[in-house]
Amino acid sequence: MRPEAPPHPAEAVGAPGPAILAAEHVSLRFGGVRALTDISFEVRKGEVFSIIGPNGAGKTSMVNCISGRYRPTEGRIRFAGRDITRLATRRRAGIGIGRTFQNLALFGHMTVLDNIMVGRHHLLRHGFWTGMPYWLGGAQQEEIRNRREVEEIIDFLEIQHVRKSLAGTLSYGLRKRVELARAIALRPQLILLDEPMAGMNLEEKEDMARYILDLNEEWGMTILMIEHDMGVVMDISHRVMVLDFGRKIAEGQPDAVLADPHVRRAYLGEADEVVHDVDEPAVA
Ligand SMILES: Nc1ncnc2c1ncn2[C@@H]1O[C@H](COP(=O)(O)OP(=O)(O)OP(=O)(O)O)[C@@H](O)[C@H]1O
Repeated sequence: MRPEAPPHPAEAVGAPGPAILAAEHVSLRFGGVRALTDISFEVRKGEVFSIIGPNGAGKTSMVNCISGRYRPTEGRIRFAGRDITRLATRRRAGIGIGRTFQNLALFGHMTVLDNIMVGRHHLLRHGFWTGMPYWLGGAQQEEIRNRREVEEIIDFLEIQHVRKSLAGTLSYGLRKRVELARAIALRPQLILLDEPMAGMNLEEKEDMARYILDLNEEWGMTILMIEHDMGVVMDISHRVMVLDFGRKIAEGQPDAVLADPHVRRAYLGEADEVVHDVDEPAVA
């Protein structure tokens, strides 16, 4: 997918470092539904780590446990050595965890620029009184710095031409890019991407894959991604974890995971259904 065909991320020497994120024996239940059962894994600093699995396997539930939207029924989540299992969702952005959503969550009536600034303003932690000296003294510089950083992100994601457009008027591919821009405006150390390529055409997918790789390689962000497109996952991931029915069935480098018989069974099961669906109308 990358034009100059550098070594596969899994072969790149020395990229990933120590664990930045660790899930330890995480289970999650919704009444009688066991969305996750005893999941443990680590994401290393500097890694592109993907979670794959059939529909309903628990991928989004796992990411929601990391982002704080769901609280595990059992087990722990650690980020940068700190137990964040019970940390409020809104505070996770402040400690360096950013995310995008499976379904777009932009403010459609606001411009692209304002949408990204919303992400950035989470960094301004001042209340009215504590912020008074700040507003009298450094507000202008802070605002200038904010603008500069936002413009850098806009350039990076090549969305200059739509910076004043209302987010709701953009194509789906562009909106996904703006959503990514807003998530990285917080300069997270770890970014959680929930199906970043969903609904995109081939060209948009290639662009998005390149942005994700650049974020990882040039901006040093660790990426945890859920993605259904196996080609993309295999192309850009250092390591992959496979969930099926809420359990971890494999974890490792992309090639090894793809060759794993459990994984093939989980996916071949899905493929059989797809072939069946496609065949039926032709017979009728
Ligand atoms: N808020 C919820 N309330 C009840 N059940 C839920 C909730 N969220 C997820 N589940 C259930 O947990 C299981 C795992 O769902 P989850 O959305 O995490 O899977 P997924 O792998 O992300 O699926 P998909 O690929 O379709 O997005 C499913 O059985 C789902 O119905």
